[in-house]
Amino acid sequence: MVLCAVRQHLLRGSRGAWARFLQRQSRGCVYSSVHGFQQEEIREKLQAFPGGSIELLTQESGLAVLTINYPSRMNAFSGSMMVDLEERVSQLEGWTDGKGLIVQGASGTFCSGSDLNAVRALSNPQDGMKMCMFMQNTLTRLLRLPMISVALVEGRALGGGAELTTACDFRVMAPGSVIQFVHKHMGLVPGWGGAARLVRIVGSQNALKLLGGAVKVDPELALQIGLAEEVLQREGAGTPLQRAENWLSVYTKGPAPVIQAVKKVVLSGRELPLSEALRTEKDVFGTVWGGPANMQALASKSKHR
Ligand SMILES: CC[C@@H](C(=O)O)C(=O)SCCNC(=O)CCNC(=O)[C@H](O)C(C)(C)COP(=O)(O)OP(=O)(O)OC[C@H]1O[C@@H](n2cnc3c(N)ncnc32)[C@H](O)[C@@H]1OP(=O)(O)O
Repeated sequence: MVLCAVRQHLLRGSRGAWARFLQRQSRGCVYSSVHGFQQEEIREKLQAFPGGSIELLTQESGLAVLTINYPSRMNAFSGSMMVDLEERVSQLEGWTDGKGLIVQGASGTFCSGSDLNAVRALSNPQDGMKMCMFMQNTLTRLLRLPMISVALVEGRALGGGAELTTACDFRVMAPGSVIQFVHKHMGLVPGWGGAARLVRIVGSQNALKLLGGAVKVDPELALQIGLAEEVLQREGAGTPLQRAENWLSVYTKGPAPVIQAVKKVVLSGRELPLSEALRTEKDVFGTVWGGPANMQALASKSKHR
């Protein structure tokens, strides 16, 4: 609760319209102390399961790359990586020049979900719920970042890894890659918010099939049901990351405040009831109307007459 309140205070000061949106959306977090969630308590518990890392590269282009890095475990999320991810999301929330984000896995595969060793150690209901709330808070904040995000799926995105792909605005897939919600095979359902987001991406009937059947979603099926936007063909120029950056750059070309405003108005349209979404759109519009990019565009157009 403290962290969410602090973030809320900071955002209110610096970006009023966006802060009001987060305020309307439960402070940017889903869970707080009123839900029995103590962020620092679960952080300490998760830190007890070390291994791997979450790397973040922010670039002058305004595109950041977040890498899930635990190749010896197929990029499974250790407990400390869950804490790392929350810290990287906090960094991105403070990145005022950010326009786009690519989430990828190291060594040519995306992520094989929770580290099963940590899962076994956290298997009691209380700890499981706390890990679930921690990851739901983090992935909700990831999806709400005021930048356009894309999951670059190579190899396999399994379980929590599949859920992580749904916490990005888009998914692009390499040939031969697979997104699979394997939870049923674990006697589980998604716990990191993946089911709620999947329904909003592919619809409830496709979501039921993917979860009920633990379907291996290849790029062709992903395109067909709207889970992926693009298949990065092998003959494409450059590495899969370069091709993903090229894809994303089409939608992030322009001043950061304008691109951030685009994400904010779409996000509020997606999450808020119509009247609130309209009010948020008005607020965000007010942050760019008469702004540097708007004035420059007007000046250039007046020259053309
Ligand atoms: C909310 C969801 C969340 C949760 O409930 O907490 C979850 O995500 S539960 C976990 C869901 N994920 C899985 O069930 C995937 C488990 N892994 C696999 O099925 C396979 O490893 C693979 C990913 C399909 C790859 O298979 P393969 O190519 O045959 O390689 P290996 O199986 O030999 O794996 C190499 C190496 O990596 C270790 N590994 C892989 N995944 C995990 C994982 N999720 N947790 C811990 N370790 C993992 C695997 O044990 C191998 O290590 P070594 O045995 O030491 O070589």
